[in-house]
Amino acid sequence: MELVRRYSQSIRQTVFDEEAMWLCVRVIGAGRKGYPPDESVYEVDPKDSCDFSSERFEQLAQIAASISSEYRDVLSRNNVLTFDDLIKGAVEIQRTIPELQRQYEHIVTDEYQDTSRTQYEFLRTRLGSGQGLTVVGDPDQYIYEWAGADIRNFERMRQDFPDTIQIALEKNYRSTASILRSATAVISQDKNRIPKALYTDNIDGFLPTLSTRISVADEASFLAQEIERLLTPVGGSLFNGNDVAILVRSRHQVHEIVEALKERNIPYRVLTNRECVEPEQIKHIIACLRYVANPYDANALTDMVKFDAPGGRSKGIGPKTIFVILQEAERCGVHSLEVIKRICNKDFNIPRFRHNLYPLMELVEELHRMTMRNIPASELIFHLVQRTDLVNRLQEDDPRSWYRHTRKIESLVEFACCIEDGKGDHVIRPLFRDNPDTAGYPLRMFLQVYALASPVGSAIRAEWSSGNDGAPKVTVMTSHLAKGLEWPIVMIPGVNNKRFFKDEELRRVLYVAFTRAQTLLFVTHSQTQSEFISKCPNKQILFQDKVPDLDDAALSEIAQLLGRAALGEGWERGDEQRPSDDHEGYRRFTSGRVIRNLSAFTAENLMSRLQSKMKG
Ligand SMILES: Nc1ncnc2c1ncn2[C@@H]1O[C@H](COP(=O)(O)OP(=O)(O)OP(=O)(O)O)[C@@H](O)[C@H]1O
Repeated sequence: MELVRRYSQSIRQTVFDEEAMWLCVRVIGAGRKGYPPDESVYEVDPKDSCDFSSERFEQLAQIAASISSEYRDVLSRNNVLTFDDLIKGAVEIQRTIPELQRQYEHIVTDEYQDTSRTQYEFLRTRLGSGQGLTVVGDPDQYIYEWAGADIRNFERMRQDFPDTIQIALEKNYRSTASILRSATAVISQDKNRIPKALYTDNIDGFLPTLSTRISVADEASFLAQEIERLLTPVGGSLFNGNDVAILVRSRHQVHEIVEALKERNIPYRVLTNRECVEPEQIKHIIACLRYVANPYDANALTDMVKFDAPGGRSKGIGPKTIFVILQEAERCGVHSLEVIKRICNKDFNIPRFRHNLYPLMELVEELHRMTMRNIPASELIFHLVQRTDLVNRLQEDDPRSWYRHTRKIESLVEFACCIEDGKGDHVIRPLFRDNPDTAGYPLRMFLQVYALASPVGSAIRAEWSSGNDGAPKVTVMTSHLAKGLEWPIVMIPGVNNKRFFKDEELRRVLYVAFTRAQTLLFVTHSQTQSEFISKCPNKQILFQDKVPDLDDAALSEIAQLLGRAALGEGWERGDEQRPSDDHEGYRRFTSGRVIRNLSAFTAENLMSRLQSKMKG
């Protein structure tokens, strides 16, 4: 981004992520004849799409083509780049500016199997010599070919840098041996796969449960029932909702699952997008700062009001209001804050909106004025927390675990202070060529470093959940999004031939889903079982059709694998929560201090602590 900002002839204002792009497309599409109000229509998997007539497809394709061209226009009119544009632009800039080539001696890349050809070019041209390039990747997890990933990058690297040393990381520390065996049985049927001898020293554990149900709803209900059993009383002391993930192949499976969870009052969250689990208060703060830095950032505005309207408890700013504001901004060719101001200044006569938007406008303007005076980000955060009465509201809303969230706020302030103190400057600063003399630099710097440094900066968005009460929740998400993550208990519904058939990429998706599980794995299907499972050699000794019988010995073994206290070490079967959870005396501050006395942890002293952090 910085390369493009600095060297591109036209200075670009902002970068759209997936959600902002989607919103933009919706704004453009709204009002068009034939534009489907149900956005999911565009996400229909072609293999599932037999419900659409060919005429309807034709019509949708035409609408998509015209939206697409208008979309490109909107992007260029507003100086917006997409992520793809950024990469292409950066490669192009590097090609034309020699001093940018071969700039780094060492580059380390994770998830290398997900890189596109352009990304590889980007890496290659930035390197002094091939010796400095280290990549980590798993060809068995190559599941983003449809999004441009190119597995031939492994070969390209070997050709471009003939001295490349290849090291196989074959030891698995994550899963039980039984889970690893079943995952290997699935993936090793891929005849073109680069062979790997995966092994683990972990316990054997339970065979994954493979259950045939009569319908999709029955699959969901079976899994919900099993979750209920595992969370209480069977494994209730060891597991909570956060330990369970239900990984689906497509979002269309979510509905049945959510219904089944609701029926049993099991708290859940459905995660979509690339953003990752991050406390809502932090999302809110970051979104607010992003919006202050760039009022063109539609995504930031959406996030800001999604998590909590700033300026107190001003309710009533929902997606519809935002939608109208963005549409108006697009129509007038101004940013959304300008529209908000016009509404608040009565240029647009929408009294209901005015009332709700006024506190938001005031706060953003206040922060913007501070930003223009180059007030550091830590102080902006402090001001925001104070001004929105965030800590007190957290305490009221979530008396049981509000302190956990406030600690995250402290960490955020600490992080901002680190940047302001210049810690790690030698690494960070060369990456940013933003002019330090222009107004607003400290905030821009903070936001850019935050996005790069923190996995939560670009991390999974809680699209909707059963409540914002901080209670542990079962996660429902797609296997694609689950890549890189892990849970003690993983459930994979819909493993039938319709969703997982001969395509090798789908086999790898299933492999990714299997390998997210640490200790217990459940696989269900209601139509013909996927061939990826039915053709596993020795299937009968890889899976069981029963659910695991978690006796004390089994629970102790599992606890050990998960690094949790074993039975008898501070908790008993039936305890509400394990002691390693977020209880008094167990959680560490990022600073390394352990807070033992939570009674001393109050809203007042949090504010003074934040202040002393900023002074220190
Ligand atoms: N040397 C080790 N000793 C103990 N545990 C380890 C070790 N290396 C990794 N682990 C644990 O194994 C799990 C998986 O590790 P990690 O996420 O680094 O693997 P990965 O190869 O990136 O996995 P994937 O790509 O499948 O997501 C983590 O829980 C991690 O803490």
